[in-house]
Amino acid sequence: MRFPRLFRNETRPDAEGPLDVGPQYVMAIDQGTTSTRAIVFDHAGAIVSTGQLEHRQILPRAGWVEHDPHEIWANTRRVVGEALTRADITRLQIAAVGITNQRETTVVWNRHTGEPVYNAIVWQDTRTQHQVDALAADGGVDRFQFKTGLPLATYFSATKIAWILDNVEGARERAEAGDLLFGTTDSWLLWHLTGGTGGGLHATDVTNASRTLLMDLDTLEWDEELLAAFGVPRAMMPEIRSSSELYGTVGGHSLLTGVPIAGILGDQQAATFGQAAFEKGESKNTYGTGNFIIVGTGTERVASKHGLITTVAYRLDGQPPRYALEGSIAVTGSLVQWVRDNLGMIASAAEIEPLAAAVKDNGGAYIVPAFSGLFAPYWRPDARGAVVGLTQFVTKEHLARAVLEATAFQTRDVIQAVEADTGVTVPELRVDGGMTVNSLLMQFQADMLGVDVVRPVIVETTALGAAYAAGLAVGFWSSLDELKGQWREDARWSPMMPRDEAERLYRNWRKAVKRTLDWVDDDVE
Ligand SMILES: Nc1ncnc2c1ncn2[C@@H]1O[C@H](COP(=O)(O)OP(=O)(O)O)[C@@H](O)[C@H]1O
Ligand SMILES: O=P(O)(O)OC[C@H](O)CO
Repeated sequence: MRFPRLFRNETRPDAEGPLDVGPQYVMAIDQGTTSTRAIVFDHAGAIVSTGQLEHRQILPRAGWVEHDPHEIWANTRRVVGEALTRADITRLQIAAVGITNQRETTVVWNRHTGEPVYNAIVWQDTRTQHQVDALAADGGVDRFQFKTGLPLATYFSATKIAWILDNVEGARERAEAGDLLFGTTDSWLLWHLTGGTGGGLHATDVTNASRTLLMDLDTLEWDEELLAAFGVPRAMMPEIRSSSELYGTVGGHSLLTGVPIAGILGDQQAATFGQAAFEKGESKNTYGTGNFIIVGTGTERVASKHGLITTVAYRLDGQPPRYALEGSIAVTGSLVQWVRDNLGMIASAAEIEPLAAAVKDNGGAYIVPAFSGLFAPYWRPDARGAVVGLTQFVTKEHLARAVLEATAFQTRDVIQAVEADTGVTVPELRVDGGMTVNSLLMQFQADMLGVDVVRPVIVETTALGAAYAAGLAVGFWSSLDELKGQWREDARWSPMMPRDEAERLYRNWRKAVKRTLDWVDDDVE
């Protein structure tokens, strides 16, 4: 097999052979909320092979969501093996590994034994609402927004770390003594891959750090005032690095030994990078467990007045950070899973589309999936889910349609906030993620927004973005312009619904959202 240009990876002397048979691939490890994937990409950015394994969603109580960090690490090793086997290649053909991950999800482990002191507390987990309320009582939910770009919410890592330190016996003392480490799942995997208890690297990238409520968006460092406010000892925090640089090489005796780890991005920032949306004003919407809309604001950080988060989009080694506004929606694809697993209305996620297509509209029914309260642009922890507009006429087919429409309505809520914050109309929406195979949803999305919805050939943009970041750092790819040239359109949906009809449906959605507010009186349910 020949590649468009010769590549010699200077960080891999062990891998050097004749110039045209040097490492020809980059691997991305995508540690997501529901599964972990390893994907091998070639130089054209095409997928060569994939390994994927789901992990358990541990739900000990209403509002609590945990993962087993050991299971995630074990699954990572297995999917790496699967991807290499399916591609019929070895580590010597891998130029670099990039890591991307579910953000905010919090792991605290013992640096001497590698043992987590508690399960990972997942981003969707709302157990820390009391701490959030107590902190908000003094200065409001926007108390730390200027420094961090984030509202005070259970979503981000800070109160999750504090909860572990306060609820696991002896954890706070051990953390203060420097025996415990904190990391999002990128750090957990990086530490293991680079040697674990035998000297593993304890680091994260700036995009992940920007989701903790503990990093100053200007200095890009942990902030003493924030650490003190949340009661998090400095000693347990990872080093903050750029998103694309040589962090270290895979240690020990594993399938990837000696391969450089050269890219880390939180999964939504990775998807933006994989969509080649590098510039100010460029955006993407990822439809996965939740939906995450990101629009770049360049080197300028913009403070939202309409319920969006200010976040770091990416930082290349030695360059200034690029910032973004983000609209995070907690429940979209997971509503489809809920209909499958909790209601048994469908046997697979794919079945929702033919079921919804059996009727021409929602029959007047609206579902607002405020399972963890409402995230952007509302930030209402007191909301809970509701089905409204029910009459005897409504069937399960109408409800299936309402499930899909909820994703499109929530996206419109956020796009309106983006336009209000930036003063710029989003001209078309670049989409990716598991739900974008659903044409009925994509068409309804175009109808709801009144603009085209465009899907690229590679919808695994999250993994692709991590691969791009790693490949750039080792010279596998030469520039952002080269990566931009690799973006290819696969499908496009244009608005077909009359505008007045779209507006009528959206008005009903806004009414439905109002019905979900003020539901939780006391946040311990
Ligand atoms: N055909 C489909 N129609 C609607 N939703 C779907 C379809 N296929 C998958 N999904 C939803 O997409 C989500 C999976 O997307 P994915 O991008 O893999 O998510 P994540 O990266 O968050 O784990 C699931 O929540 C699933 O319910
Ligand atoms: O793992 P995903 O794709 O559901 O993404 C989760 C987000 O990073 C949470 O902020």
